[in-house]
Amino acid sequence: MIKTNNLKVSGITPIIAPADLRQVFPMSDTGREFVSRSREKIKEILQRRDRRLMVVVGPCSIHDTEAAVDYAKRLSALSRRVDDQLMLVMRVYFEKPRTTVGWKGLINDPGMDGSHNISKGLGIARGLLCRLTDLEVPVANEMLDPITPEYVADLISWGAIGARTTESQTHRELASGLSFPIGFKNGTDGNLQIAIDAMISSRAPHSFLGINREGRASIIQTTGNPDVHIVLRGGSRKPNYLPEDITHTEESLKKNGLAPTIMVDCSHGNSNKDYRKQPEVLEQIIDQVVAGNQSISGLMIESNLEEGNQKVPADHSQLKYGVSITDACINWDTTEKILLEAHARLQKRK
Ligand SMILES: C[C@H](OP(=O)(O)O)C(=O)O
Ligand SMILES: [Mn+2]
Repeated sequence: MIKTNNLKVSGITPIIAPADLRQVFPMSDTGREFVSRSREKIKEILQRRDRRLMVVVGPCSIHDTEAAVDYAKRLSALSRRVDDQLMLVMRVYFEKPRTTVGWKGLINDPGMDGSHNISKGLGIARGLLCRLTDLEVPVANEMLDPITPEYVADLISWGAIGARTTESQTHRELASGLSFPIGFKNGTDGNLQIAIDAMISSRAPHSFLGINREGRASIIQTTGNPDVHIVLRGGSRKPNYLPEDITHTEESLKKNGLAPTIMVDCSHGNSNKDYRKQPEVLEQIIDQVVAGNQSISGLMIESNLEEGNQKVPADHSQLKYGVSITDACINWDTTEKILLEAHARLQKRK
């Protein structure tokens, strides 16, 4: 018999259902309250009813859960020192969009060796999110695979749709049903319109295919997500964090009937892919806020325990502790220093 289906598929492996994984790693009642509270605080900041800034700060990607917990404990301590001006939310990115090919993150390949034990990746991810929630550290995720949220989204306080997927209808539909605020990055070429279109689309209700708690293919009907905003991450040609860029973004948002609330990513296109530039980008943004800008509501910083990045060696025991295996990051000491400086400057606001 002539086959016409799955001719390019080499394997299909059923995995644990979302409901079963949630049974293995249940969310505590205090954790549930903490995540709900964190989401509400983020909404207050994004809607500018709370004039603090939210700071999504942490590694470009997570590959070592013990290092992630180490980072989270430091962030929690710093959070208590800056909380009157800055709400710190830890980047806990398990899914990495690649421009072409490369390691796609801890869920897709927890072994960092091409074995793609995704069941194990989902378990490690959910287990870590439970630990961070019990530490009362709010977490931020990039939402990339449309099935993953059913396994982990109950533990997330803020989500990003990345520069490579902001234009994707699948990701706009996904965002329309998520239970937390979503930031849409502008395009890798600096295109703002795709993020504005994504915000308009994801605020509307959608029906699309997904999976239910039992892992069955289902029709997902959403109400639309009102808590969506733009994340300026610069572009291949130029950054977009300067005053004229912020003004242009404010005008574009207003013209499209959207609230002028803006998060600025100090990394990626805004640091021209040089992690060492992040502190000066942050300083420039704080200059604008201290000078009276009302629309800047958030910041993103790529930060890790140690600076720079590293390739994954064949012998994993040679991996350097606390160093990113994707985009290069500033180290913890620099992170603490620049956030304390920003805090001090913001405190002087009238
Ligand atoms: C991959 C992502 O950045 P983007 O290129 O989507 O701005 C991120 O690491 O935050
Ligand atoms: Mn990155």
